[in-house]
Amino acid sequence: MGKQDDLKRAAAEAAYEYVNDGEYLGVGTGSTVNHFIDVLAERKPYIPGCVSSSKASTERLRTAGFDVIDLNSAGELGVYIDGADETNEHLELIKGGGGALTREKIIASASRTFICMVDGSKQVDLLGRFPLPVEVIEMGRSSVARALVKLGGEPELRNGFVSDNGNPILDVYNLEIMNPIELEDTINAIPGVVTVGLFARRPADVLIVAAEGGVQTHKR
Ligand SMILES: O=C(CO)[C@H](O)[C@H](O)COP(=O)(O)O
Repeated sequence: MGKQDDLKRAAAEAAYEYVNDGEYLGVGTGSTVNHFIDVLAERKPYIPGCVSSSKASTERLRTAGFDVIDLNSAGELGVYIDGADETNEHLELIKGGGGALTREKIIASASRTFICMVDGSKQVDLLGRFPLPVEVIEMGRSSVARALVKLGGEPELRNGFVSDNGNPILDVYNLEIMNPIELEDTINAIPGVVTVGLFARRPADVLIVAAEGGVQTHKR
């Protein structure tokens, strides 16, 4: 394992402390979450069902021996554990580098506690260095892109990619996100937008940051 992987694994181990035996668990998507699923597989807590944010995580969870259930059957979740692409000091996030942003936002909003795991490289003062993912309806791809240009961004179609919901994603470069809540609302209001990968209205509740010096936990 490389250094980055060691940090992701350390963050995943710290996140495991929030898993409640006997409770449904929300599980996100990405390489950090893959480490978290490995930790689950090793420690084998009793989880009656996981709600997963992607086909990839569903497959990995099932292979590890966990049941994956529909969010509609699970109802409100206690804990949701996921990674992020960028985070600021208010625990606001950019997510969607793995393309699972819509399901991630739904699960985060249906969960009492959202635990986010990152390595230190993802902490920024101002969100927007990472291109902001926007999932769109195919028919509105160009009109949404023009609206995003008017907001000062440079949208690029994620080539050869469709989300698990069958939609394309625009990655928006060069946005300086001074007011994440305002921008989240503005982009969500563009006709054709399914979800913007800004998690400001629903930030993380707990942020676990693994860096060279150790693991730190921040709470809102
Ligand atoms: O939002 C996500 C997927 O849609 C991921 O949480 C995000 O991309 C971070 O991934 P990784 O843990 O691989 O760095």
